[in-house]
Amino acid sequence: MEQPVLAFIGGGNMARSLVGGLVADGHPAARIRVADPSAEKRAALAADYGVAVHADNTEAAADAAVVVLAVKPQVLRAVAEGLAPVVQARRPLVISIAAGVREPDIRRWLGGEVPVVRTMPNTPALVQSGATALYANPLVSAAQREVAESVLRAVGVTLWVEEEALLDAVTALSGSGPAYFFLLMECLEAAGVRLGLTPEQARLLTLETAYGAAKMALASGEDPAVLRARVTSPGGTTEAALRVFAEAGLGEIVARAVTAARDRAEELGRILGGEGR
Ligand SMILES: NC(=O)C1=CN([C@@H]2O[C@H](COP(=O)(O)OP(=O)(O)OC[C@H]3O[C@@H](n4cnc5c(N)ncnc54)[C@H](O)[C@@H]3O)[C@@H](O)[C@H]2O)C=CC1
Ligand SMILES: O=C(O)[C@@H]1CCC=N1
Repeated sequence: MEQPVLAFIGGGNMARSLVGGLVADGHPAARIRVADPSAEKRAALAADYGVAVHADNTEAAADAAVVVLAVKPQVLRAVAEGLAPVVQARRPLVISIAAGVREPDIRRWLGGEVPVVRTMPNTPALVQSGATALYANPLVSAAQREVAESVLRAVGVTLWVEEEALLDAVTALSGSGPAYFFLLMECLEAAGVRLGLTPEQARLLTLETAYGAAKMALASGEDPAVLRARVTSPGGTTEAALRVFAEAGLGEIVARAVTAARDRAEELGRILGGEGR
């Protein structure tokens, strides 16, 4: 089956990762267009991936079966309204990767009845290790779901949620999640330095431990609690550390932090949709 023509509106970091992943996966570069106002970004995308580039969004979307909105949330409204005539004329599948902006707002800005898939990727997509949740409005066909999934699968794993509100929970968990792990890395590194390791030693040991733990959890398919128990010798060092975490209420702290992120996602969705602040 011939691959669909994809048009990326916005050629920044995320679009670059998606385009790179798609081309590496065998999507023909001749069937990818990217629109970006920056001549420098256009030149780099054309040189690195051989895709067609445009300064004009409507031109890029003109023959596309799939239009990927990859601009910052703050400019999404203007971009969607600018694309409304071509989208209404051709009814492509529209995929948004913008954080926070809700599907009914995107659909309204595009002029009405349009199949829209809203997604929430995360920054490890930049190294093809992303985790993306997708939500489809009822106008999206089964074949279009497949296409949307294949676009995001180019940068990592994907899963569907059937209620758009759950994307706020996803944003709080995996969207913001890399920052939580980076914070823990910062803390571990600082603790190692306090105990006498050099910053370089502490960083290497921290990063490799984080990578190894994630890789092991994924590869083994075991419950993290089981893997944790295997590290924790009775009366040993890990137990001493875990007791401190438990006494400080780490589980409750994490739950409160993720809930705060979810609440902010809801609030941002209202603000970006123009429902006041
Ligand atoms: N960076 C990340 O890891 C994540 C990003 N996202 C979402 O992805 C979207 C893109 O983010 P990034 O790629 O990081 O941003 P970016 O700033 O690297 O890319 C945005 C691109 O849009 C272009 N642009 C600006 N105005 C435009 C217009 N009117 N028409 C066409 N293009 C225009 C800019 O020149 C820029 O190249 C955002 O909505 C963000 O919420 C979501 C999850 C994670
Ligand atoms: O912090 C934020 O608002 C965005 C959404 C998920 C990751 N970054």
